[in-house]
Amino acid sequence: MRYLSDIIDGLAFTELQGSADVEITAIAFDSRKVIPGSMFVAVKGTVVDGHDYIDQAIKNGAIAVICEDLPARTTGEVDFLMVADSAVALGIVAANFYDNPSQKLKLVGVTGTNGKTTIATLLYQLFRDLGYKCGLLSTVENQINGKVIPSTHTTPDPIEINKLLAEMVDSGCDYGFMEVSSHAISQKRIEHLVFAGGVFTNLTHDHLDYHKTFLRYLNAKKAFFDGLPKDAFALTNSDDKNGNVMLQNTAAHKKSYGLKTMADYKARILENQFSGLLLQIDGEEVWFKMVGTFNAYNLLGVYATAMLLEQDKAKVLTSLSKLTGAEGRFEYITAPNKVVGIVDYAHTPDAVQNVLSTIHDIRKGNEKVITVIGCGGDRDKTKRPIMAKTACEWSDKVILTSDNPRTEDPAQIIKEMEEGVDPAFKRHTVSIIDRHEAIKTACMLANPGDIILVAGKGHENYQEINGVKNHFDDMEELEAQFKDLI
Ligand SMILES: CC(=O)N[C@H]1[C@@H](OP(=O)(O)OP(=O)(O)OC[C@H]2O[C@@H](n3ccc(=O)[nH]c3=O)[C@H](O)[C@@H]2O)O[C@H](CO)[C@@H](O)[C@@H]1O[C@H](C)C(=O)N[C@@H](C)C(=O)N[C@H](CCC(=O)O)C(=O)O
Ligand SMILES: Nc1ncnc2c1ncn2[C@@H]1O[C@H](COP(=O)(O)OP(=O)(O)OP(=O)(O)O)[C@@H](O)[C@H]1O
Ligand SMILES: N[C@H](CCC[C@H](N)C(=O)O)C(=O)O
Ligand SMILES: [Mg+2]
Repeated sequence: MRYLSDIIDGLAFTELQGSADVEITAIAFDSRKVIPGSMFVAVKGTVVDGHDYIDQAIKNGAIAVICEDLPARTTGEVDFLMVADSAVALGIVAANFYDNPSQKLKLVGVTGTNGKTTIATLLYQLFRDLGYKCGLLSTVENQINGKVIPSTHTTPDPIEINKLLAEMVDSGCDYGFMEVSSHAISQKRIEHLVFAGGVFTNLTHDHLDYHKTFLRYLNAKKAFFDGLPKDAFALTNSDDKNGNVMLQNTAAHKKSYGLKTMADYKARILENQFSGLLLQIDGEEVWFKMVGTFNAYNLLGVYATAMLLEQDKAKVLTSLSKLTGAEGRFEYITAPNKVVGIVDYAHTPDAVQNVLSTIHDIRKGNEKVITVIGCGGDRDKTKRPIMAKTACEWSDKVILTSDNPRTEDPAQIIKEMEEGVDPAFKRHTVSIIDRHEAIKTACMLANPGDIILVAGKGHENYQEINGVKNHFDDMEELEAQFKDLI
């Protein structure tokens, strides 16, 4: 229970109708979740306008409303606060309602197109191994000291973020590691959070359905660093074309990591095999269990973050060398007849290229690479032909299939992918809508030693079709087929 006056601390409002001296039981931005005594924040969304649900929120028991436009009729029994930006206001009131938990632990945010889950998860695993109590907010799952809390988003809404951070604080956490998606930044989900540091991974093609242009996507990511306080660190990947741009206007301490260019934290790949990476990292030679050049970047980013958080170098490297990262990222199994299956969450052109070039670099002979890949529905359509093209360029055979069709026709998504296939490669490509059949076909086509990459869904244990999530697990599918490959 909190007083309205406490909850609106720091909120710039242009008008208050009513008294700030009322008790608020909960905050909600969805009228359907309003409980009696709540404050309802009306946010203009991408589909509907929350202002249209103010009446419903009041019917459900809201006693205070934050909005950008006052309704035509207001009732004296409900407090109304007018603000310029309700999404920003939501971040402020959510943080205040939970007593600003981000200020009570060291919160590190990770942003970029690919690698966020991997870096945030490795940081969480590393810091737990170093003996700290920690929390994690990630695409795969949220965790507080080992307790798993299912996640619905890469970065949850402001109420959920602050609620989870408050639970971390109550559980004695010293650190919180979270992914910061570009959607979250532009929708102000991270407003009013106090970060101890921010990490940039890379910026490549994704989410242009939402941001429309690459520049707007870039600026959304950059806004995270622009908002960091001056006592935080801002760590960037200096090998990424936009690495320096990200930190251009930050007040935080600027630090960098890289394999190729000048950087504060440097590493060199000495060996890159299926069993792992040998890196010379900050002058030390260390074996890691993670595979591929992109993971050299992730490991270096994690190492640099740990150094910026003043951890002991030897302990960090020893612990990091044991870690395997997040579920569904370059996970592999071998069939009795030595066919290798890899499940990876590559769902952007760059990730597909990275994972396939890694497979290419580390395969021993001329084993065939068979890729099973689809693209998500209700997501960036422009990446579809590029992902298919990239898959074809780096594979011997490609099976185009469904990812999460969501509300789209899967056959149409596949058609859009087919447009990226070079005519000369067409005969090495087959389209199979049913993902189960697609994986089965890949297994039937594989000879001993061949490598099957099943890309795009990683840890996801469902396939979303028209709002229904049906159980589907790429690794389970491979395991079932592999039993018979003798
Ligand atoms: C496109 C998008 O990002 N949408 C997010 C956004 O919802 P929205 O703006 O579409 O909401 P809306 O449906 O237009 O509704 C507007 C407002 O009216 C309210 N409302 C609506 C109906 C009603 O009956 N009553 C009511 O009060 C809603 O609660 C909302 O406040 O704000 C919601 C609350 O934070 C999010 O749950 C929702 O995520 C949707 C479900 C989603 O799928 N988002 C994906 C694309 C996403 O965010 N992905 C990123 C990861 C991307 C990546 O890097 O890979 C993520 O962070 O997960
Ligand atoms: N540093 C990296 N650079 C490029 N590609 C990477 C990197 N790290 C991981 N990948 C590729 O991207 C995929 C997704 O990785 P990860 O889940 O860590 O990214 P993410 O940024 O969390 O993605 P999302 O936007 O869905 O949350 C991996 O399965 C791998 O194929
Ligand atoms: N966080 C990403 C996940 C994409 C995963 C892929 N399997 C898909 O459904 O497109 C998104 O929401 O765009
Ligand atoms: Mg993620």
